Amino acid sequence: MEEHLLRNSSDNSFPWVVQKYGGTSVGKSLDSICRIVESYLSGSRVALVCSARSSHTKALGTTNLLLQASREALQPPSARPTSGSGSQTPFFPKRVGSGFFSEARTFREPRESRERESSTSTKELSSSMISSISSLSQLEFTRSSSPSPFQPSPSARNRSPPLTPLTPGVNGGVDETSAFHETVDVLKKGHLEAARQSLRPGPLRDELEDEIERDCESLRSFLCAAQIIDEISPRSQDSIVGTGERLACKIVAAALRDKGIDSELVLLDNIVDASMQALSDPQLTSSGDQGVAQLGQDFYDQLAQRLGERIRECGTRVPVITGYFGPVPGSLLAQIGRGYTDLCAALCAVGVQAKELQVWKEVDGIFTADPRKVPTARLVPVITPDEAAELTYYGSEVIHPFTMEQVIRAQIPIRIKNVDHPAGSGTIIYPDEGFPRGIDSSPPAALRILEEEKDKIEGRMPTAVTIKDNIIVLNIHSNRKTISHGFLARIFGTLDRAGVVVDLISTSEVHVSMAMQDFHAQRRLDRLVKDLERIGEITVSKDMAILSLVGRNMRNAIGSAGLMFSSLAKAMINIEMISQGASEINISCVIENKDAVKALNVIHESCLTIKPSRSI
Ligand SMILES: Nc1ncnc2c1ncn2[C@@H]1O[C@H](COP(=O)(O)OP(=O)(O)O)[C@@H](O)[C@H]1O
Ligand SMILES: N[C@@H](CC(=O)OP(=O)(O)O)C(=O)O
Repeated sequence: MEEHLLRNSSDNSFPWVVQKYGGTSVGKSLDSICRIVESYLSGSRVALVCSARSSHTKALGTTNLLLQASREALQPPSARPTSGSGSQTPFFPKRVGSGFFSEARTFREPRESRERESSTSTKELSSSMISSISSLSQLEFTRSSSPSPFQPSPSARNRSPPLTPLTPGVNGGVDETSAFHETVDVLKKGHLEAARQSLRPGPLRDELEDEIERDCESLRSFLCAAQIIDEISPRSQDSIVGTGERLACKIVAAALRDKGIDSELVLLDNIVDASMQALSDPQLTSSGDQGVAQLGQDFYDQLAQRLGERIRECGTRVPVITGYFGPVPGSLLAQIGRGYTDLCAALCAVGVQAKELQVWKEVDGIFTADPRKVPTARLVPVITPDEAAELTYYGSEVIHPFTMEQVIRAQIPIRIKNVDHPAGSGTIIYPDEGFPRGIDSSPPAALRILEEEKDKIEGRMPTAVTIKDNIIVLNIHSNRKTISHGFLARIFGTLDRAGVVVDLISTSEVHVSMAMQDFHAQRRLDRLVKDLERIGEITVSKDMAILSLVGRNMRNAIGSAGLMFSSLAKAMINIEMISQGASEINISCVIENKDAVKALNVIHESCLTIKPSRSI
């Protein structure tokens, strides 16, 4: 049976294609993913990088649930709901070899025995469990006699760290009613259902289900431990979030195998080791205790090289790589932020010198506006990295901004494609001036489309319009105890200490308005306002949105801003704040959230709809 499995070619002249699958694609279109991989295997070698599952939207996806569970674990008992929550009790799987999975990682036990274990009281958690905090990020499969997607290829096996067992003990500090138990249950249920829907009944599916149970219970134990010590460090938070990609990749690797494609699960929890921690750039370390060294290009170069080596270790098996690659110095979420799997895929593409990085989504590519909100939105065939980055920063989560620099440095084109419409040409992200000088191997397909589109691109002013919602505006009016430069310095110092990112800012000598993402915790906002009140009088406007018109052709265009603002005025949409200039390719303003979708459609109609006689 093994011989009939489809594999990557062993011929090194076959080009690599790195395919990144987003959370909604993994959550909703697993069958399509398998078919796409199969279709590429005849002409190239394929490596997959996957995000955590989202069965509806990213907002309701696994990563958000994991972050929610972390918050819930730290909630004081008084803030918790009093009603009982599902199965609050963790169980501690014993590991006995079953043949398909590695011995060290497998637990197959009679159901009664599992139920007995699951009745172990949470009060019996031991300090050894707390010490297992670090082990969540270190779990990896080791050898077994039968190959499975979950076992690393031989050359990668000796890297597997020993597994720290989770052992029940005695502890009185765990609250069995904490809401995170319910959140973990929701995650487990969703992944088990996905496994059952995607794989045929049989040993592979059974073992996948056990893996899911096991990972979810490790997560539960981890959260229990965090609750006891009443702290989740940024590094621990990363490990918690990494569970999402771990679970998703197990399902994808197993589904590929079930459909006859020889796959290998690649966990990246150890890809960044101590030697690489030193590669963050000390010059950019911000002052003060909270400063974290920034990740420099040396770090990314080394990581790309390691990822390339790890992919090649899979031999002819198709690597299914977790887009999670923590722990990185200063934490993955703090340094890279959400959407980190795009960057991981980019570095994989650089590591194997792929001919193309494909980012597979649930849309045909990048549109002139979010197609869910603007029915007349059109596909943009070619877009520059700057434009794609602006769109992502301002609400259209197209691609993580750090991704593009890495692949473009390595002269690799990025193509955004639709899992449900693989025949479409998608959107190519392609630098305005082509790839960096000295490279004569620009991708012919990208160039062809660029040439065909040239007239249209030049005739069209902006490229897309986007909205970022859930915004607040903080207005600060100086108390005039300092002159202007001191005023701004104190504001920025306060924001830096609070770790707040400002999306838009507009200033006069005594007045500053700043638009930023609303805070999860009202307490954090209250604290920030209190600190800023030492500098001036503060007012806060809530329920706002940032509307941004993006386009490289606006750099030299006269009238884009005029058309944008007059169109909003005609539609009776009030503008709270305006900002143009920080980026020559972006004009932004803040409006009320309730007007967001209307504004998108108004601007799309007035600035982005091709009308033969229109000139901007
Ligand atoms: N300008 C845009 N072009 C394309 N998609 C956009 C745009 N603005 C917002 N979106 C939304 O971004 C989402 C991206 O696709 P999706 O597959 O959900 O992402 P992910 O890869 O993170 O799972 C789509 O749901 C789409 O509605
Ligand atoms: N799952 C992570 C990483 C990611 O890249 O997600 P996506 O590919 O769905 O944007 C997040 O939600 O941020």
